[in-house]
Amino acid sequence: MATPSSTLLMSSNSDGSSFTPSMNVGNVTPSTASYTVYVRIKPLDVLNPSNALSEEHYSVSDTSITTTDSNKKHEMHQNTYKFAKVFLPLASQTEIFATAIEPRLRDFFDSTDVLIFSYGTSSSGKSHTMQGTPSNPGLIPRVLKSIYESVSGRLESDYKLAPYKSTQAVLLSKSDLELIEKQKQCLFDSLTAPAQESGDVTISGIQAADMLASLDDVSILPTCIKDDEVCSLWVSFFEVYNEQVFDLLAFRKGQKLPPLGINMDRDDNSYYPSKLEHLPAASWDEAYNLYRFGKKNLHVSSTLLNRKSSRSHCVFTIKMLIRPKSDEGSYYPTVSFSICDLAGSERMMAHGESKTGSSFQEMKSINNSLLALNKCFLTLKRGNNTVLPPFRDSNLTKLIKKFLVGHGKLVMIATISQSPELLPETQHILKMTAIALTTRVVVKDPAPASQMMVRNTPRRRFSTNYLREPGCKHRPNLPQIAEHAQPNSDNSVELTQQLFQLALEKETLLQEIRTLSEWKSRALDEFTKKQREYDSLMESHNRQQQRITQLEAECGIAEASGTSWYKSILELSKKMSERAREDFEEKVNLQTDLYATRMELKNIILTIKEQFPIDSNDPHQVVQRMLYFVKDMKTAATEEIAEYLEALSKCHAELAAGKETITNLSLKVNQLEEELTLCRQSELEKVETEKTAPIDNTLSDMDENEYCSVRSSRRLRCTTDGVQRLEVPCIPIREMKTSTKKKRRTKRASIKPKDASLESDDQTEVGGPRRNPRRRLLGDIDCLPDDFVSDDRLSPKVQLSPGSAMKTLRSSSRRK
Ligand SMILES: Nc1ncnc2c1ncn2[C@@H]1O[C@H](COP(=O)(O)OP(=O)(O)OP(=O)(O)O)[C@@H](O)[C@H]1O
Repeated sequence: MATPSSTLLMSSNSDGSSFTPSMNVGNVTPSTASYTVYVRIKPLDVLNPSNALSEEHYSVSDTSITTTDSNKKHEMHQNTYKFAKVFLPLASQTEIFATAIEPRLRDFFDSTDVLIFSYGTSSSGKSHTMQGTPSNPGLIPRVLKSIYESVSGRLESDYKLAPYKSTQAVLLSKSDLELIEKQKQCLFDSLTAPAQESGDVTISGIQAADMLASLDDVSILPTCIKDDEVCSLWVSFFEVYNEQVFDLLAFRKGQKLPPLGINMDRDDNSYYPSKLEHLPAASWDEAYNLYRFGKKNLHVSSTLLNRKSSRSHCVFTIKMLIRPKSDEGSYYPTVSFSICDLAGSERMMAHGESKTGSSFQEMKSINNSLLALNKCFLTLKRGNNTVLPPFRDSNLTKLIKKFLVGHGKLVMIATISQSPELLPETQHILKMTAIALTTRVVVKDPAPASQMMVRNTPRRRFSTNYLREPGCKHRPNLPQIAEHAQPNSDNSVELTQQLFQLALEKETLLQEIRTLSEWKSRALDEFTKKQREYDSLMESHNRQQQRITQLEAECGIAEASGTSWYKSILELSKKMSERAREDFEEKVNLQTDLYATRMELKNIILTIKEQFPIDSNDPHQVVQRMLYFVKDMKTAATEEIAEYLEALSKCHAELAAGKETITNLSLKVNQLEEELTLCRQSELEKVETEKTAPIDNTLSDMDENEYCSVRSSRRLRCTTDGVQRLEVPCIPIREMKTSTKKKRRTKRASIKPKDASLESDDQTEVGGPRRNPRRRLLGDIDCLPDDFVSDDRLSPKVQLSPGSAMKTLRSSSRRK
C-alpha cells in the first residue's frame, strides 16, 4: 500500500464530503498487461497417481505441451502449446501455490486486485486444485491461511467500515455490526446441520480442522500495513448459474434465493453483483467456514464425467480494507483477491446428455459463457481497436471484465485430463489458454480506483445493502435507501467516465443495429426470392390443373364417369390400405425386433458391467471402456503366456540335459556292472585257486598279534614267501554268522562223544599235533558264499573288523 498511504492525509477534504478522484483521463499513459497461464495435468489414475502420461497423445516439457491427433483423413498432426509452467500429474498443491499464487499474494499486499481462475473440461481437476481435500488442501485454504498469517496482529476487532461496490467502503453503525454478527452466527449454525443434498461438496468442520493442521508450510508474506494502520478482511461468494448471479452467503432458510442484478462501478468501469453479501472474517476458521457455507449452496450435480460436477462458475473473494487507526472515516480503496472455479466445458451430445431437461440447459449456459470468454480472449489478442470484446455476451465475462482489460492481475490455471475421449475438448482448452498467454492488453482506461484516494464516503446504513428480508429473525424491516444515492453529483470526472462508458455502449449498440439491419435486408431478399418461387409454382399448378380438365373433356371421362372411375378408385384405395397394412405390420415387426435388440443390448451391457468396473450406461461408452479393459487384459495375458513359454522352453532344455546325464549314467552303470562281473569272476577264480593250492605252513608260524596287525590293514595278506598270496577282505557278518550256524547244525548232526572231544583237547594240551591256523582259516574261507565279493567297496554296509574276524575264525575252528 506504499503509494496510497503516503498521500492519504494530504488528499483529505476538510468538509468531509465524498472523494473526488483527481485524474486526467487524457494524460493517462497506456501500458500493456498480460495474463499468466499455467497448466496442471490430472493423473491418469487418481487412485494410484503417477507422473505417467498418455504418451500416445501428449508429450510435455517444462513449459509446453504437444498433442498428437489424427484428422478425418487419418493423417497424424501435432500441435504445441506454450505456457508459463506445466505442472505434471504428481505436482503437489504446495508447489502450485508457491509457483502460481505466492507472487500474486505479494501483488495483493501491494494493493493490486488479483483474480485466479481454473479453466478446463469437466472432471479435469479444477475443484480439486481450488478446494483440495482435507489431507491435501487446495489453493483457497492456502490463500486464506497466508493472508491471515501475514496480517496477524493488524486485524481490527470492531469493524467501522464495510466494503461497498467494487473498491469503496461504507461506514457501519453499531446496529449494523450487531446484525452482521447475527447473520454470521446463523450461517455457522447452519453448517453444523447434516448435509441434505446428494451433491453436497462441503468439507466438514472436523475435516476443516484437519486441513488447518496440514497448512503449516504456507509462508507469511510482508504486507504494506503500517504500524498506525489496521485492516479488516471481508468475504463474499457468488455463483453464475444459468446466466444468473446468486449470492452463496445469503441466508434464507427454506426459501429460494432470488438472483442478483449486475451493476457497474463507474470508478473503475468494473461490474459487480449488486447487493452481494460481504461478511467480515476475523480468523482463518471464520473465513473458511464462510467458504464452506457457500459451497453448501453451490449448484452441483452428478454427470457422466464427474459425480460431483460444478454446474456453475463460482467466485470466492476476500477483500482487504485498510484504514488509519486514528481515522475511522478514511480508508484506502479496498483490494480484492478472487478465486474463481469455472464450471467444466463439455461437448453436449458426446457425453450422452439429452437435448431436454435442466442439465442440458446448464451445460448450454456453461458452454455459452465459456465461448464468450474465448471470444474475448481472441478479440483482445487481435488487438483490433474497432471491435470490442463481447464482454456483455455473458455475465461471467461481464463480472471479470476488469481483469480481462488489464486492471489487476489475472492468473489462469488450465486443468487437463488425459482421457482419450476428452482429447478434442482438451485441445480446445489448450488452444484457448495458449492464446490467453500470448495476449497483450493495452490498458487504455484511466487507472483503477486502487490508485486513488477515497476519504469519508458518506455514512450509509450497511444493512440496506442486503438486510431486506422481512422473514429473517435477524433482519428488521429497514427502510430501503436508493443504492446509488451519493451526494457527489457535481463530479466532472465521474461524468466523463460515464460519458466514455456511454460512448462505448453506444458504439456497441450501433454495431448491433448495423448487424441487425444487414440481417434484415438479407432476410428480405430471401423472402422476395421465396415469394417469386411460390408464385411460379402456383402458376404451373394452375396450368396443369387446366390441362387435366382439358384432357378429361377430350377423353370423355366426364361422361363415362360413374362405374369405371369409381372402380379404379376403389381398387386403388384397396391397394393402398393393403400396402398401409403391410407397412404397418413391417413397422410393428421392426419395432419388436428393435425392442428385442435393445433388451439384448441392455443384458449385454449388464453382463459387461458385472464383469468390468464401468459406471456408464451409454452402450457406446460401455463397449468402448470394455474394449479398453479387454485390451489391457489381452496384453497382460500375452505377457503371461510369453513368460510361461519361456519357462517351458527352459524346462525342456533342463529335461534334455537330464536325459543325457541319465543316458551317460546308465552307460557308466553298465560299464561298472561289466567290470564288477569281471572282478567277481577273477575273485572267485582266485578263491578257487586258493582252495586247491597247497597249504602254506608259514601262517602257522605267525603269532596272533602278527596276524591281527596284518588284518588291521583291512586286507588280510597271508604271505607265503612271495610264492602264494591270499587276500581276505572284510567278511560280511551276516554271511559269516550264517556259515557258523550252518557249521553248528552240521556239527550237531555228527556229534562226537564227550570223551572223544576231551581226548582231542588233551591231545592239544599234551602238545599233540596242533591244528594248523592256516587250515582253520581255510575252513572259514570254505564257508564263504558263492556270490561273495572280495572288494570291500561292494559290501560297505556290513563289514567285519579285523579283530572280530579273527575271533570268529578262532571260535569256528575251536568248534570244529
Ligand atoms: N491432480 C489430481 N490428483 C488427484 N485427484 C485428482 C486430481 N485432479 C482431479 N482429481 C480427482 O478427479 C475428480 C474430479 O475432479 P474435480 O471435481 O476437481 O473436477 P472438475 O474439473 O472440478 O469437474 P467439474 O467441472 O465437473 O466440476 C475428483 O474426484 C478429484 O479428486
